Amino acid sequence: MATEGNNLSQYDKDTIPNAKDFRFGIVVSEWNDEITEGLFQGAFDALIENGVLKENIVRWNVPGSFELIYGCKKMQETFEMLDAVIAIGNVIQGETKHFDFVCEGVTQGIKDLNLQSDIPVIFCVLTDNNIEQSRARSGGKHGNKGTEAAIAGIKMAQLRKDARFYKG
Ligand SMILES: Nc1c(NC[C@H](O)[C@H](O)[C@H](O)CO)[nH]c(=O)[nH]c1=O
Ligand SMILES: CC(=O)[C@@H](O)COP(=O)(O)O
Repeated sequence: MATEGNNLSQYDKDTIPNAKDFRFGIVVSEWNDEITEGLFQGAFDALIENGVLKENIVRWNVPGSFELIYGCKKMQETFEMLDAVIAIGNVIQGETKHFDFVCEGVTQGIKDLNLQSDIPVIFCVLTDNNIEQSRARSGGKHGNKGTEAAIAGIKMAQLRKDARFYKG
C-alpha cells in the first residue's frame, strides 16, 4: 500500500509495548539535514511518548546515507546494551545513477546488519524523487517516517526481548 492516502505518524498507542526499559541508538545522516532532522524529531518524540527515557537514547551523526551502514555497525558494537538502532537518511534523485547505487547500497548494508547482529536496525531512509516528496514524509501531509520507524523499533525491541525469554 502506498504512502499516499495513509499517514505515517498514525498508530494505535494501545498496541505499542511500554518502552520504558528500552535503550535506542539513532544514527542520522547529515545529507539533506532539513529532512533528516525532521525525521529524527519524529522518531525521538515517538520514543519519548511511548515511555523511553531521554537518557536511554544515544545519537550519532554520519555524513551521508551510505555511511549509515558503518555508523550503525559501530553503534551496535559500541553499545551492546541497546535494544534497537534506527538509521535515518534521505536520498533524493539527482541527474545521475548515483541515487540508485546509494539507495541499493544502504538498503543491502542495513539488511546485512540485521543478519549479522542481535540488535535490530530500523530502516528509516527516505528514497524520494524530489524534495517535495521528502518534506511530505518527514512531518508534512503524509506524516513522519521517523515516527513510523520509532514504533517499528519499539516493536522489534519487544520481539527480541520475547525471543530471549522463550529461548531461556
Ligand atoms: N546524494 C545523496 C547522498 N550522497 C552521499 C552518499 O550518501 C555518501 O555520503 C557519499 O557517496 C560518500 O560516501 N547521500 C544522502 O544521504 N542523500 C543524497 O541525496
Ligand atoms: C543520491 C545522489 O547522490 C544524488 O543526489 C547526487 O546527485 P547527482 O546524481 O546529480 O550527482
